[in-house]
Amino acid sequence: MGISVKNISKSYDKVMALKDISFEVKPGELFGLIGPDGAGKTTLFRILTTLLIADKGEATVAGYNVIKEYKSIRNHVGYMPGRFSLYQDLTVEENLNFFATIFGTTIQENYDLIKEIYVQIEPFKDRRAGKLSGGMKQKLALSCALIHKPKVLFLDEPTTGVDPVSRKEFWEMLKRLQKKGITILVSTPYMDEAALCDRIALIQNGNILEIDTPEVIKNSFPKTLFKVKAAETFKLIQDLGSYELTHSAYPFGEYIHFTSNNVDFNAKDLVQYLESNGHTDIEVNETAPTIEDTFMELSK
Ligand SMILES: Nc1ncnc2c1ncn2[C@@H]1O[C@H](COP(=O)(O)OP(=O)(O)OP(=O)(O)O)[C@@H](O)[C@H]1O
Repeated sequence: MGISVKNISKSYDKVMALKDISFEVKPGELFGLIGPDGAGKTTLFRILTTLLIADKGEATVAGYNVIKEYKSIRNHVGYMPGRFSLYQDLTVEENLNFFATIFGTTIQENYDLIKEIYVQIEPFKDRRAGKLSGGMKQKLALSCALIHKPKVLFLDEPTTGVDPVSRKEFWEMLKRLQKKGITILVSTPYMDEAALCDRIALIQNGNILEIDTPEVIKNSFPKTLFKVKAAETFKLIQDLGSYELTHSAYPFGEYIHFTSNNVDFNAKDLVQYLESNGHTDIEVNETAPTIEDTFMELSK
């Protein structure tokens, strides 16, 4: 009852959006597709929700084949696309009623499933969707995707453009939906959200770079990682870029994350190099890799 993707490829003219992608999502799993804009996430969602046909490969959702049994899939999945999922000129209640009617159900019939989310926007039920805040739009879109009690839920970048508090609440909500037995495939460009999934696939340029639990992916980082800071950040990036012992150097918050191509490298070597290049207020410390670091390493 999960999702199975086997050797799926899809091109748009010259752009190969998905290149021979394969993975499985187990029933009841919260699975994340993590990757930057243009990685191919939306294309994959559209194939799995039967809105687009792949050039090659096979996929099933909740046990149904995306081509032969597309009607069953449409009845059993909920899809919250990244954009344009709500009717801006309809009110909150009208949007929800509309989606319920399409699926031959009513708000009352499945109210239990959406109650927790919907009570937060119910005070605004007569407001047009176009006039809601980002966080409220997101809650309405999720309610609409859930109103027919789907077995599998597809959420394409549900937290993009949403404030940090609403993002946190949203993920807590996903965890509760998962406990009700719903399989969830969610995409996000935010690496911190990746840590909240059971398993993740890192995706870039239509390729899957890695699939595993967030913990294993973090721990698979192959090098000693240093966080580096100095008074002049721009010069620091340039000097690290041209250092012969640099394997990688990229901005990470207020620091530069650095790895060396020399296995015996230590922090003192780097401090010495930076001092000899006129840097001041130098900080070099070993740091634990994050999922983003693994992603950067794999996509090199
Ligand atoms: N209809 C289309 N025609 C031509 N190229 C397209 C079309 N849709 C997507 N692409 C291209 O396919 C690639 C994958 O796009 P896709 O939208 O699937 O990525 P994404 O990871 O969802 O990113 P985003 O968050 O920007 O939507 C990109 O290079 C994109 O420009």
